[in-house]
Amino acid sequence: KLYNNPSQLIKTNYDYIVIGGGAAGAVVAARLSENSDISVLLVEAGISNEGITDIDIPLLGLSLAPSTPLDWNYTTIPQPGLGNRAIPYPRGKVLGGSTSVNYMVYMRGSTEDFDRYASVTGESGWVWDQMLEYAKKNEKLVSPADHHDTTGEFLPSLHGTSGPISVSLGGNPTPLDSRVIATTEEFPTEFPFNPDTIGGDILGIGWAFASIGNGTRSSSATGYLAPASGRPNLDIVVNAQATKLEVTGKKGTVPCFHRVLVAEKAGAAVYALTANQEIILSAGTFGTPALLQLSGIGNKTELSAAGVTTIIDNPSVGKNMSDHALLPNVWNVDNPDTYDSVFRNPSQALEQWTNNRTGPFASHIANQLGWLRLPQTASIFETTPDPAAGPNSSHFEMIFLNYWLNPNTPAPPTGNFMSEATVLISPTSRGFVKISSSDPFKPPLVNPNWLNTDFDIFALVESVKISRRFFAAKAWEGYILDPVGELGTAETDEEIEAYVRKNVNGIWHAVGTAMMTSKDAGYGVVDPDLKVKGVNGLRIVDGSILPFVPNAHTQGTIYLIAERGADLIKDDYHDDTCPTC
Ligand SMILES: Cc1cc2nc3c(=O)[nH]c(=O)nc-3n(C[C@H](O)[C@H](O)[C@H](O)COP(=O)(O)OP(=O)(O)OC[C@H]3O[C@@H](n4cnc5c(N)ncnc54)[C@H](O)[C@@H]3O)c2cc1C
Repeated sequence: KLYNNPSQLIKTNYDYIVIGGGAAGAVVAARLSENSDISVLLVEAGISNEGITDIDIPLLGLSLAPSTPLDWNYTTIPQPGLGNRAIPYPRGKVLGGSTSVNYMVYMRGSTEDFDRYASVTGESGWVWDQMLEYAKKNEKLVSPADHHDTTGEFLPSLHGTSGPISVSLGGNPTPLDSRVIATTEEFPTEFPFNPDTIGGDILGIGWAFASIGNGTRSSSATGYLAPASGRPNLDIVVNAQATKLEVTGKKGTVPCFHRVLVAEKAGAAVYALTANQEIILSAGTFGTPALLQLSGIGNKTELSAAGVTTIIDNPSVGKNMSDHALLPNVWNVDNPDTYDSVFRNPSQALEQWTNNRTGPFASHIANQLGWLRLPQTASIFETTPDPAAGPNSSHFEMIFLNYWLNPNTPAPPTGNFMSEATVLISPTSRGFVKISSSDPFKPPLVNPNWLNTDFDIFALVESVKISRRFFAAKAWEGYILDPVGELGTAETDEEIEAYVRKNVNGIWHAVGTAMMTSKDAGYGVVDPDLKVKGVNGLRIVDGSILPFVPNAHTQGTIYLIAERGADLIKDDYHDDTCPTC
């Protein structure tokens, strides 16, 4: 049952309480409540997603954040790597979390991402071969909105067909499609074709998948929660922010956290809710470490500066933020069929989508993606070890967009554009999330620390040269008119670096702030079973546990870890009660 406010809850005690109804939290709540003997409460700070049409329309995904009521509206601290710019950093504040406001690109990561998670944590359950089963469990591959023949665009054996999240290939053709593929044929060595961009073998350029079915967004709210919401053992409360976890007792010397305080907003009544078995934190890469810190789990010095009494001194909480950075490259093109005109005058596209869920509004943000490496001979590798997950993983991504995309500069009122957004996939910079006050309604400090290492800036400077080689292919002759701004004038490495630092923005894939490490590691926040180190009763299942940002837009990777996380919790049911607490 869905409750609109914590004051409406009839019960205050459940077997499991899941905090945050985003990508991971929705999976955990839905999977745990499959067992009708188990009572589950899902606590979400944002509003319900139901009835918000803009969430459903795929191409409007670009307009749902930042600076809307569906967004937590964070802003980074000034970023030295970006000329001290402070950037709005969106996070979904609505049922479905960021999967209700994201751009819906659907990926999983490279085989080497998961194998690296397994090797750094010493837990073989995270290897790709095992996680592929969870990937199939999550995915329901469906026909694209235009029902075109998709032969050659993917490898069917690598996909799931009956999972909760609808996934499809591009459902509206663009003038870029044939040109991108022709370029892979002209330059097969530097830009090879990838027959399936989510199959684990990540390198190359191929057709993109999105969490879209029947021309409509598929989120964790629509895919997991809606079908489960009628279960008598699952309660969902929205407009309910968890503000503090409380110690309910001790098992030996180890504190047990079985109580959470929630409130609708600052100054509103506070409700105490208890979990017999576990509280699962799924509040995301910013929300989860902030809640730990507010509850006294974090770096003692930093907690004390924020006015919070330390219960567990763990300096890893909030650290190790690993995030992609996005460089938007834009060109004027000689073609009227770009989405720029659709964004300027959306009425016809809206009518088409309303009538039959087709057309530009049913479209993905991009029909093709590419995952590429710097050459092995690149000079940076003389001083920096290769940070990729392995030799078959990427350093950067190319996203091909049929419109103007530059978060730093609004689209011009006239003209037609194409963008190639390059994403730094294997960053070596690390950032943090840190509360600055004991007030849970004051946002934490968010620092992705973009472009703070030699490797990160080197990779993006080289990516500009690589991008120029890509668009020098014959397929683009007569299509591209000219590059926009300094993309056309920057020649020396110094000039390209200045262009990169001026234009880089985010793509909102931060992970790592409650890092998973091996059971005996002296650092990290959760063990490989996702239990919070040093306490009883708390687990974390969300993007914050990933030690490295994957070769993926992150929702798919997080769906996979949440599917496995739910199984780990189910396996411990009955064993993990905390009788002395
Ligand atoms: C604008 C945008 C575009 C993106 N585009 C893509 C894309 O195209 N493809 C892709 O794969 N990924 C994309 N991502 C990233 C992806 O959506 C996230 O990585 C993923 O959803 C994170 O999952 P999560 O479960 O860790 O957190 P979230 O999905 O963010 O969920 C966290 C939930 O916890 C809630 N919460 C937080 N604190 C509290 C609290 N104290 N009490 C109660 N509830 C709380 C939040 O409101 C939210 O609902 C995008 C993200 C954004 C913001």
